[in-house]
Amino acid sequence: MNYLTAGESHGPQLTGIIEGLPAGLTLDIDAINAQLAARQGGYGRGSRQQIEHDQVTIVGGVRHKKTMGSPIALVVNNRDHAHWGKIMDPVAEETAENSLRTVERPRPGHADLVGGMKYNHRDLRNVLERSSARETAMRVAIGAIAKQFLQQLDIELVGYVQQIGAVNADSKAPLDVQKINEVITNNDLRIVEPEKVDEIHTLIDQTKKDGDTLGGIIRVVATNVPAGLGSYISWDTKLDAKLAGAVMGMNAMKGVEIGDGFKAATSFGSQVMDEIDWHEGEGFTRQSDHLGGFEGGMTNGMPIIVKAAMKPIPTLYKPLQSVDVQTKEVKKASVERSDTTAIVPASIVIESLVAIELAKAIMDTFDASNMERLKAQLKDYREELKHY
Ligand SMILES: Cc1cc2nc3c(=O)[nH]c(=O)nc-3n(C[C@H](O)[C@H](O)[C@H](O)COP(=O)(O)O)c2cc1C
Ligand SMILES: C=C(O[C@@H]1CC(C(=O)O)=C[C@@H](OP(=O)(O)O)[C@H]1O)C(=O)O
Repeated sequence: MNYLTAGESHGPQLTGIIEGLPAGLTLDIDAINAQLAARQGGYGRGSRQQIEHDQVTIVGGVRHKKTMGSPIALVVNNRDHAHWGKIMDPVAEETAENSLRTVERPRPGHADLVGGMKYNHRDLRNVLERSSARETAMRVAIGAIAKQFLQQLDIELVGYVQQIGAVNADSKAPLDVQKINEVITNNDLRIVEPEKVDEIHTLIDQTKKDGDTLGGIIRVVATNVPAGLGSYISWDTKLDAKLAGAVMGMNAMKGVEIGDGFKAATSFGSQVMDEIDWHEGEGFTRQSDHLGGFEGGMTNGMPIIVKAAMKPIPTLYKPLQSVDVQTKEVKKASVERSDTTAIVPASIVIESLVAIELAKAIMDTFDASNMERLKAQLKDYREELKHY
């Protein structure tokens, strides 16, 4: 399976094409829209989300809610385009009127300056528009389909917020996807310790007043993933590497950990390796999951644990120093309407990206032409492993 997205933040729409999904996968459109709505939510978002009401439109590859094996084409409209019609018109000639709202004072931490230097754009809006995380709405729509594919194979996963700024709200780091879901859907921070909500709201409110921004840490747990996805044979077949790549491919990510991650480096081997058990009828299991479900680049049957570190949002309402790309004068950086923190939507995006990589790994391992055949193969494979 592969996918491609196109579209700018204030352009007419986001477009996505997925190829390689099996025929016969039943899609729940409401569930895709629920994921899109979840990505729009979260405390600390800017006013853009009051304009958008993201809904997917499927324009290819699906008939009567079932995939046909052909490429799937998706659209999510940008309602805000109504306010940017002239400035973001794909085909009108450039005029003084429709090139208003140029960006010339690059924001430190955003793609503005280097994007301008690389592509020789003098109006950095040409960079801002595509580097904006608006594009992640389409990745979430695609990830929602991958998530449904996994659910139909009895694999569950969830992404949630472990830490915002310096406040940790995940002292127990649970592994039960259903229980995590029950708690996080009841608060606007997607945290598992709701008693921390007030403290974090106060932190976000104060940060906003200060014209500053926040990052945080996201944790994804995936359960009932069969052992043996990915391979130790070559570096580019290792599934943990692909997961890390997908997470780093997301806007504002600065670190990825699998399992105990960096903490493992400061522990003794006896504290990190997951000791092996065997039970009649169940096969091999582990006593712990420090390695986050991976050995040798392969899933080992334990829950997959991926953590992502998100840097604070680069656009500051109290802007940092920049230099005008036209005049070379020292100026304050541009300010575009912006989020104070986007850790909550980011948790949905990271969940989606992990879902996509796991779905891909399954499609690479088994014949993925038809969903029923794939289900039968996976069932046989799970059975075979129990008797290894
Ligand atoms: C869901 C989400 C929302 C974001 N919102 C904003 C925002 O409102 N303002 C901003 O400056 N950056 C925002 N970012 C971060 C930028 O998109 C990101 O920092 C930028 O594309 C530069 O890429 P890099 O941080 O990966 O180097 C957001 C990121 C995500 C994931
Ligand atoms: C539009 C979204 O996020 C945007 C991501 C973003 C950025 O620089 O990444 C900047 C802001 O864009 P705008 O100034 O157009 O409001 C965010 O709102 C979204 O998540 O749907």
